[in-house]
Parts: sequence; structure tokens; C-alpha cells
Amino acid sequence: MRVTVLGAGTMGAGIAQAAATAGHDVALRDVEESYVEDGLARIDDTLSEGVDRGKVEPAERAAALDRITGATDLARAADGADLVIEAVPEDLDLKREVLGETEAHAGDRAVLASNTSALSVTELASALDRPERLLGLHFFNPVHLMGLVEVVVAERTDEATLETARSFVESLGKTAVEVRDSPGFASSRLGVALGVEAIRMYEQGVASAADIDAAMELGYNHPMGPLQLTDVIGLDVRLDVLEYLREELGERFRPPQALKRKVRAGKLGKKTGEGFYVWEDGEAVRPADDSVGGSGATAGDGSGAAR
Ligand SMILES: NC(=O)c1ccc[n+]([C@@H]2O[C@H](COP(=O)([O-])OP(=O)(O)OC[C@H]3O[C@@H](n4cnc5c(N)ncnc54)[C@H](O)[C@@H]3O)[C@@H](O)[C@H]2O)c1
Repeated sequence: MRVTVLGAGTMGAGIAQAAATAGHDVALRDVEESYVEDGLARIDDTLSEGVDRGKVEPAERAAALDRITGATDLARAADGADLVIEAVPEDLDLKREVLGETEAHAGDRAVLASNTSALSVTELASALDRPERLLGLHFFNPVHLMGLVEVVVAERTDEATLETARSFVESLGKTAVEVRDSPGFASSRLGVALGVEAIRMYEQGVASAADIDAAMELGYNHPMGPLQLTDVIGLDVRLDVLEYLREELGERFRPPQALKRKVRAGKLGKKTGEGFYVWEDGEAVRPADDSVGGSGATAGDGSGAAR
């Protein structure tokens, strides 16, 4: 398949790498040459790390890199594509503009996909002359490690479009879950629902941050507790999603004060060094001081954060 990826940032580079590794020919397009080069360099780094760890054969790395062509010119990048995936910033107007422009350059048979995390795919599709050829392909970060792709079916997505998307996801060795276009799709809506309840429990002093997380990790086999996961995702990102889901789905998604307070204080989680935990060198080393039970045995000795 010939795949065009628009946006060479975190997700675009990851999607391009996954597609090329699976044997597809990929055009990776960004607006500036230096952004394209940065994206290609990140792909090279990730594949080289894979070789160092024995997960990727050297020949596989070389072949994947050979299959990716960088571009800044949209007309050239989209020419002859079977599938165009946009991974430009999460801005409705920008995405509508990019998709509209792409439709003008891509051939009739091209399927278009958006990697939006939360925007309405139906609204994105209304920017097209042929909305039936758009759907959402929601990849997860880091793309090369995450096995899930949400296939978001918009109001007018047709069966041929869906079939192309299904077989593409399968070719990557990933699992597709099909979701009707609705706020938060399946993954964000459920993940955020758990996260927001954990923050309320923390706020009400039901248990310490470490113990709330341990309850999910050890009791439900979640690889990471909901508060630590909120730190990894970014408290600001979670707050934005909650505000959107509250608007669309109601008060059960109302952001808790504890979350707003931390965001106002610049405590955004792992990326700023503090959220519900204190982070050093990419690791949660102890619960933040304001955590309930922060001086307690489990939460205070740092072991809780590491679970
Ligand atoms: N980062 C994540 O964890 C994650 C996970 C799932 C989905 N997403 C979604 O993926 C999309 C991209 O996110 P990201 O984190 O990769 O962003 P990013 O900022 O890392 O990358 C976006 C790239 O798009 C480029 N761009 C801007 N306008 C463009 C245009 N007209 N044509 C081509 N490229 C253009 C930018 O220069 C930038 O390199 C967003 O919709 C985001 O919500 C992100």
C-alpha cells in the first residue's frame, strides 16, 4: 500500500515508522524541511534502539528507512496514495483545511484518515467533497509499542473506506477496535472516567495517591494506577479532555478542583517534575507532598510510586 502521513511530529513519525516496518511505501510530509528531517531522525533513532535491543533486525531497519520518503510538497506527497493519514496538531480548523487540501491532490481511490484524539470525525469529514472516504485512525503513543488502533466510524464513512482501514491496521500487526464517532471514542472516555474518579477519591482523602494506584495495579492488574497515568499523560491534557467531555456528555466529567489547582500551579505531571507524584529522571520517586497520607509508610517510602 502507498501511505502518506501528514505531520512528522510525535505521532506522524511513529505512524510512518509502523507503516514502513510493515512493508508499506510511505511519504512523510510536514510544512518545513527541518521538521521532516527531525521526524526521519526520530524514526532512525527508534529503529536503531530496536536493533540495539535485539527487537529489530539491522536489515529490517534499513529496509524500513528506505521505504520512507520525506516531503514538504503536499501535491507530491499525496500523489498516488492509497491511504492518507493526517497527524497534524489537534485543531479543528487546521485539520479541516489540511484534509480539504489533501482531497484536492489525492486520487479518487485514496482513503483519508485522521489521528485526532478527540475531535468529531464527522465534523472533519464535512470539509470534504466526498465525506464517505474519511474515518478516524486513532493510534496510541508510542506507536511502535502500542497494539491498539481505534477505528472511528463517522456518520458517512462507507464500507470500502472501513475495509481499507481494517486491513491496514491488521497489516501493522495491531488490533483495531471499531467505535462510532462519539466524544472521547472508547478509550479516552473510559480512561478519563477512571482517572477523574481517582482524583475525586484523592481529593476527599479516601486514600493516598500511592494506595489508590496500588488498588488498581494489584487489584485489577492495571500496569499503572490512574493517578500515575494522569501524571504521564499530563494534567493539563487531562483537564482539557475533561472539559470537552463535560460539555458533550454531562456533569459526570466535571473536572475536580484538585486537578484545576495543580494545573494552575504548573504541576502538570511527569513533564514538569510534579503532579500527583514527584518525578526525577523520568521516574515517579514519591507522592507529591500534598498527597493524603504522604508521610504514611506506603506512600512515603517511594515504593508506592514505583509500583
Ligand atoms: N501525542 C500523543 O500522545 C497523541 C496520541 C494520540 C493521538 N494524538 C493526536 O495526533 C495528532 C498529532 O499529535 P502529535 O503529538 O504528533 O503532535 P506534534 O505537535 O508532535 O506534531 C504535529 C506535526 O504536524 C505538523 N504540521 C502542522 N501543520 C501541518 C500541515 N499543514 N501539514 C503537515 N504537517 C503539519 C507540525 O509541524 C508538527 O511537526 C493530534 O491530533 C493529537 O491529538 C496524539
